[in-house]
Amino acid sequence: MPKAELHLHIDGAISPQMMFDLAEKNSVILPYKTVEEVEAAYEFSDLQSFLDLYYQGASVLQTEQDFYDLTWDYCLHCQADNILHTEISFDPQTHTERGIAFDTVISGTLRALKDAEQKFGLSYKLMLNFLRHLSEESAQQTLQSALPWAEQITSIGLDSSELDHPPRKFERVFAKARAEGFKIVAHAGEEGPPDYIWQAIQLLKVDRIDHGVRADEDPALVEYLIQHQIPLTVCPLSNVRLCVYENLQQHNIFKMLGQNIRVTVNSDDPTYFGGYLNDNFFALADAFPMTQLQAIQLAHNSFTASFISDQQKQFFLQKLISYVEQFNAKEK
Ligand SMILES: Nc1ncnc2[nH]cnc12
Ligand SMILES: [Zn+2]
Repeated sequence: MPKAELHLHIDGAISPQMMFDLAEKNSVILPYKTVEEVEAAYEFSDLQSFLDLYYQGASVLQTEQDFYDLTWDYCLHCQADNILHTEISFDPQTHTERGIAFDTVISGTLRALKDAEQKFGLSYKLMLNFLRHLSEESAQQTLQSALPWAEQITSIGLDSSELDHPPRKFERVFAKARAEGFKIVAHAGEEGPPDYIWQAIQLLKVDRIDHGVRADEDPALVEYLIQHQIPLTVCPLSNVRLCVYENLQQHNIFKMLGQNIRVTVNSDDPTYFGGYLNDNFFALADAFPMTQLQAIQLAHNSFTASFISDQQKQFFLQKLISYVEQFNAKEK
């Protein structure tokens, strides 16, 4: 199906092979001897055990061309998976903390996105995430570095270690980001309690929640998400790999979809969690009796929850409708 992806960390799309190649090129020492050893290390017990590896993996990225190559590789996967629009996240602090310039990171990333737009019509938006394990001051500095690039950045988000780093820690910097005209997103309710989702809504005033699966534990919050149609960008394979759920059958995505919460399917960190966006859809179809209507609703939500204009939404939704009509005509 034609669809959008709204929750994708570009550093989480580095293949083990690219990690090795860049490590060699940039003389970075990794604690693995082979690609197989890297893959074998991808056994996580929780979010933090993943993040430790993820930041280590990101350390191989150094030049503008490295960020270009990483982003270009992901764009090719968008083309393969029929993703018409993507909203990718980048975490500048992962790189500025080790001396890479903000401009190096964003230039390479944007150059690849622009090439993909020109070469195969990929539509994109860029989201800058603050790392929540770092200080408010560091987030403020990052926002300052982003302002010259404000035209190219649509939204500001919040990611990294959720537990013990509640949204309230960043209330002031998000107020500034809102005043600058950015859309606001935050990871909340991935590992953290429903209260963190309330904080993201009430203090950060988010337009969208990344993950949000623990909303399910609070009926008043569920009601609020339905009433206000605040989208949740759910990442099924990620949630299983990070032990939020023991297996996919236990995932609440279809329960929430049935309640009319605006949920979407996303890959989060595809090379770490065993699949890109289509792999997430296929895994859901294996674990659940997913109906065609549910699949269409998820793809529909991916466009309506995006930050594109209403006119662009209508354009993409029409493509989705045409696709389904043709598919069903062939099946008859
Ligand atoms: N799933 C996730 N949760 C929080 N921070 C992240 N950074 C990359 N992936 C993440
Ligand atoms: Zn994420």
